[in-house]
Amino acid sequence: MARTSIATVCLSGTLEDRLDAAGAAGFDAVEIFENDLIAAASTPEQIRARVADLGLTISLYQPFRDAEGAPAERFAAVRRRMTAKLDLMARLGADTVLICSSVAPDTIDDDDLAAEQLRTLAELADDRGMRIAYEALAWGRHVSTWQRSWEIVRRAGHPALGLCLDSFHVLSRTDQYADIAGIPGDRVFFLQLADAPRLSMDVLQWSRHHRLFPLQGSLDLVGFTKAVLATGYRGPLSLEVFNDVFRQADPHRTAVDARRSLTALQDCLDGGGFPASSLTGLAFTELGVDADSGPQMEALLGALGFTHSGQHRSKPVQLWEQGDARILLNSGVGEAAISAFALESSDPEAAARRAAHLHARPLPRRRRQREADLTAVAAPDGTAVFFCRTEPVGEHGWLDDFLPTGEPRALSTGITAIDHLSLAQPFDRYDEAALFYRAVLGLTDDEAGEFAAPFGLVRTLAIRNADRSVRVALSVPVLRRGDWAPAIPHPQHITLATDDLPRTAAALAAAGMILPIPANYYDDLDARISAPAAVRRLGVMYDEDEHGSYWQLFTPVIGSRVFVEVVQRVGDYRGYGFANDPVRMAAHRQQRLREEIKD
Ligand SMILES: O=C(O)c1ccc(O)c(O)c1
Ligand SMILES: [Mg+2]
Repeated sequence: MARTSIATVCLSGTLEDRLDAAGAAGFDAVEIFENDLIAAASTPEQIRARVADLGLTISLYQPFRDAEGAPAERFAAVRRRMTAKLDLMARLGADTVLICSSVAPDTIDDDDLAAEQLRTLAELADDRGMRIAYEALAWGRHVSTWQRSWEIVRRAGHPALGLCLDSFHVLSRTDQYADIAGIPGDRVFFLQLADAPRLSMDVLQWSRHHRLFPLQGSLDLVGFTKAVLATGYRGPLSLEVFNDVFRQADPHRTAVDARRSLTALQDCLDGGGFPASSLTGLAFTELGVDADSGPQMEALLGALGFTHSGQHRSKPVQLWEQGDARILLNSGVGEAAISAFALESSDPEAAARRAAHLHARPLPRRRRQREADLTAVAAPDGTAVFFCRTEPVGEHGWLDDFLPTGEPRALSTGITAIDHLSLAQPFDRYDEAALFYRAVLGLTDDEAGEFAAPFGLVRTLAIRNADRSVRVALSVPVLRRGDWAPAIPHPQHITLATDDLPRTAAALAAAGMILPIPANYYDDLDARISAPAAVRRLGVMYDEDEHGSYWQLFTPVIGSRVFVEVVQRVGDYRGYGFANDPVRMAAHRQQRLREEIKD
């Protein structure tokens, strides 16, 4: 396993806070960012001691700017500055400094001059047993590609001068990175890793605000890292992520997220992709209910044709069932929201081991005698995720934790299973969540979207297992919530699958539990596609793709945090009806306003 390293710029707080967080998360090394050091109260010797106490080493000191291609007068000052920084590094116990390619307007466009000047600086470093890693910034004045930085390093021909390869600078500009594998490994001094979402914007802004940890974005970190390792490079894998959210977040939490990304990346390097998921379905979903929302949720489930079939042996938890859809109502955990879900796995112990290996936060087990031993970890938003087998009653599975109520089976309204869960994510946890669902649970991206909701732009990402028996739709506001938006602008929801939507709709309508959809929606639908007449008649929303169609109906929000959607997939429709979300959100807003008037 390669050594792991993280740049202090990835984290927030004082330099000391950042070092502590990196150490606690189990990194081997840190890149010290110059600005963080300059602002630190500790002396370089104190920082060196703290780094050692934390079990860390300093992998890199950076950045050193505007060095190569300088006019002669300015180069004298560059030499002076480098001498001072090398002396500082000696005090810190750092042996490699990063020079990033010049952006200064007076930089001379001449590879031989750049090589000669870098050789001069490398001699200064070499005198102290130190080395220089040269990095092409994607926005460098003249040197902005890895090919050109390599050409200059090659021409300089000094053993104390090598390359720094940074995945962001390479992959933000080109998919042509395969030739990196041909660079001799001893000429690559450092490897920096950052992912990012694909955005079409100025590359400097993209880099300084939107970098992500590996596997949180959409750059090919696996392919890139493989190419660099193919050179024979054996230095650390070092994270260098400039991100507006991480700069404001608890550094300890960010450091664990960062560490998880490197473990996951290493797994992908070893295996050629994420290890296959053992998940085979959704065993149950648990909603937290209180004195108000509990009876409302019971009434809704009753109207939908669920049976209250079991009562937990030791906890205030009801089991409601219809077909393979199982919903637990837990009145011991607070207001209505999705508090937990359980994933069925062909090997729950292996799924739990994988989660622990990827630094997922384990949740304490509160098991009584004779109760099933379910392992749970916390998803980034705090939702408990269980791994289990659903054994038939009497086989010591989780179902045996529930005593039968003896209530007769209700008449089915066509509900067959839980189709998917829609989990609104806290703004500050979204990227962490994407990595959690991909790496810890082994799910793959399905469909991504962005739309204008009543309280701001919302981004969605649906993710699933191979046979679509586990599907989760994550959503997140594009900006942090403003003052005007309600406290919970985007409730979570459970989407149930029905094989008889008209029957489910009739049952919900009889109970007065269907969310009304505005006529404008149907007029637009008619104008765009010739949707079946039943869509308007039933008051449902509709979508279609090349495989089939999707019929959706919604309940009002129960309490303030959760509602239920019922869908019928006709043919082999693959999507989630994201295009309908803004209209549905506005309809929920209308419903709340009507209720406020009633109150
Ligand atoms: O944004 C920058 O200036 C900057 C500095 C140093 C780096 O290693 C880098 O990748 C970017
Ligand atoms: Mg870099």
